[in-house]
Amino acid sequence: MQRVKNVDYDEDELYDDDEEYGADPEESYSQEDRDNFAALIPVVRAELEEAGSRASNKEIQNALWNYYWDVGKSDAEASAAAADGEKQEKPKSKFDQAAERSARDIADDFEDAASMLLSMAWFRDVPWILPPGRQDYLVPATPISRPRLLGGSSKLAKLAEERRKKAAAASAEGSVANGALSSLDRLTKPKDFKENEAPSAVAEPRKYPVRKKREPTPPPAEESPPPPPAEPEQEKPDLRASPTAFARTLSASPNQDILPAATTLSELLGSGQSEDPFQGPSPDDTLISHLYNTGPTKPKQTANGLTKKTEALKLDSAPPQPKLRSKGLDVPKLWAEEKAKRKPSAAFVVVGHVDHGKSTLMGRLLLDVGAVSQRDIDKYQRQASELGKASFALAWVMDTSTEERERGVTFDFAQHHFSTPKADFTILDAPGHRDFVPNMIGGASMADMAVLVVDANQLDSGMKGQTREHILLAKAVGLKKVVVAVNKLDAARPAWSQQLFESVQIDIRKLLAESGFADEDIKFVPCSGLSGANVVNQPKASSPAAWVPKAHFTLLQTLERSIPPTKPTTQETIKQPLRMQIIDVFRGSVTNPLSVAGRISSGNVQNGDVVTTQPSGEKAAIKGLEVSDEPREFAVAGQICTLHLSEIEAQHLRSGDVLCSSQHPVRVARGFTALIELLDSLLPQPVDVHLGRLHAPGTISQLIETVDGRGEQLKRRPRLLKAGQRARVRISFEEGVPLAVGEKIVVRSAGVTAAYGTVE
Ligand SMILES: Nc1nc2c(ncn2[C@@H]2O[C@H](COP(=O)(O)OP(=O)(O)OP(=O)(O)O)[C@@H](O)[C@H]2O)c(=O)[nH]1
Repeated sequence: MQRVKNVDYDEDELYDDDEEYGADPEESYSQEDRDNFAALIPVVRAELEEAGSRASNKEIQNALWNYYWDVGKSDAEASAAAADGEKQEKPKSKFDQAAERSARDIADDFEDAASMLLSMAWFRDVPWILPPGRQDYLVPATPISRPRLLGGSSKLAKLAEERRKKAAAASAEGSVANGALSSLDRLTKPKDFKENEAPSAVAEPRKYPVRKKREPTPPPAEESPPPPPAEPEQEKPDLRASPTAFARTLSASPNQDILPAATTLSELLGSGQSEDPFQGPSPDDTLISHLYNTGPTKPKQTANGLTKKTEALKLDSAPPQPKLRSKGLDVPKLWAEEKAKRKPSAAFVVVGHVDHGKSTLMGRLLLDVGAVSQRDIDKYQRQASELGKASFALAWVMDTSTEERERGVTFDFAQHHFSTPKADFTILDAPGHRDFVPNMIGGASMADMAVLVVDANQLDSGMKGQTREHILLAKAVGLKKVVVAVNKLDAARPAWSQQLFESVQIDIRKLLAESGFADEDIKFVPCSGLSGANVVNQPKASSPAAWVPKAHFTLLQTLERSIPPTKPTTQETIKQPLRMQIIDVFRGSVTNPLSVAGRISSGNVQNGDVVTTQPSGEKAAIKGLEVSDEPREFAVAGQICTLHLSEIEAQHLRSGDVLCSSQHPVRVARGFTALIELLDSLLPQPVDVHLGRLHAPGTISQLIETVDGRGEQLKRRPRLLKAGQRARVRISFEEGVPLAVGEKIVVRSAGVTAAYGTVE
């Protein structure tokens, strides 16, 4: 509408030939005109017939009239009119032209809106809130600009283009080659694509967000047990989490059902478009208020304390009776006794800019230590080649979801365990793309140390992008040790340039020092994930990398030497009340229908225990537990484990919630004071607060003071906090959040990390 109004025209130009509009032209011809028609129509007809064209008298008459008796032009005009078989249209007024333009614009807008909704659908799996500043990346202006969906990655642009070509080729053959119902497909699918079409073997439609599912190597066909009888399809409860590696270990089938996200962008924003897009709350507001309002049932606070008493009664009410009774093991004692048998262990998060080779390097590490078979890699190689992504075969060990594989981009962190004769490791492979930073924070918060992967040939892109941000976030979540894998040296010019390695080392060391990492905690490893040189095996003496073994350990040796020493407090921590943030909630198997995964931060847990989840306050029984994919009797602080639960409904559990001791439940707070380090300016303003996997919208409600390095006050009640300052602030939430003193937090605003600090 607006565009029609803005068209500039004069009133008297609305109709060019207004006075003639609707009049019968026959009546307005003079005798002279009629004589001219009588003389010239036969001439034009003869010329037309000579040229093999036919036209009616009326068409010839109109042409002669329009061209002022010019026989040549009239020939062409009448011939064209005859060929079209259409009546000559009256010239359009500017009003009509404007209306047509407007109709076209509206159609375009409609197409844009449809494209926007499709793009929302594409990201419906994303389990965290999309920061307002990033949402424009999710809303392509036209379908052609879809590669912007992931922040303008050229890789995605290329993929989308290839995908379009592939879809067109497939449709020409009368079938859709790739039946995946991924959102990208939905955006690019040919018109005749059928939503319910059976999927191909390579890419399967996904009903629910798939986080990380390891695909167990299928046994040979003849040995396959008969498939279990199909369970009746049930409505899946809404949850924001989906499985990681833990889920895979519990599932009999790699295609297990996974609980859907409770909050999807498209659900929140709705499928309809309001007539006035500015009427009512903005999509961001809707999203945030939904997150506030649809969480699990939380104890309501009332002034008279009635609810508190009710809650107290509830806590005292009879706990669920686990089918499996606790053996009452003295876990701290058993743990201390097993000490001599245990190898050193560590979980490391793999961070770095997108495409710098994190997943490939981890795939190579797992292959060369024997945690993944060559047969699996060969299978991935074949499948990846079919998708035109052969170079990603090793990355597929970590990137297990269909969409990650199709796009060649990691979305969420993946876990994998492996052991060497010297140590046990858990890999937490984080996504490098900036849109998935919240998932990177979730992974990093479970780690003991970081492996920073840097593409030696693309240092600048990383310095401007997530290399820098991931270093800061690793520091923010409290990691001290960093192994820097200077990767892709095989692709350097010249290959394995020692000079290039050293210049990268200088720049990264400087960046790490600026971020507060001590020099003795930083180790550099020159390597190539793709070729495998210096990952587990040293490069050959005859290769251009022959200089490497003389001065550097392999990546594996460096990891083994970097395991942080066990803290002397660990034994004490094990005796404290249980606390474990839930990283994932998932449907395990028929025997374990509801499981959660996470890292125990304090205390211990054993089979048969009854625990409380916060903020729901619901109780659950532990019917089984696993550590490093192995069933165990108990798990202790520091271990990443899977707990199989009973006596609780799935809707009371979300990733980011806390599982804790029923006697000493974790406090649920609606506000807290934090000591923060500023990376960007902050005012009292709305922010996103990250506590490990938990991501809650909050508000900086008060700037209490700025402090110096020793924590002493510099200025009371500042109006603004600037980058580089240290400050004490009050942060509030509209709903209660499970919190503990000393927890690390990351504060982000508009998709940018603005501060990090500690809960006081
Ligand atoms: N030449 C060369 N290419 C590599 C190497 N490592 C990875 N690549 C290629 O780099 C591309 C990206 O690799 P990924 O492992 O997916 O990168 P990533 O850092 O995990 O990417 P995200 O997880 O999406 O952030 C793939 O095409 C790999 O084949 C290497 O050592 N040498």
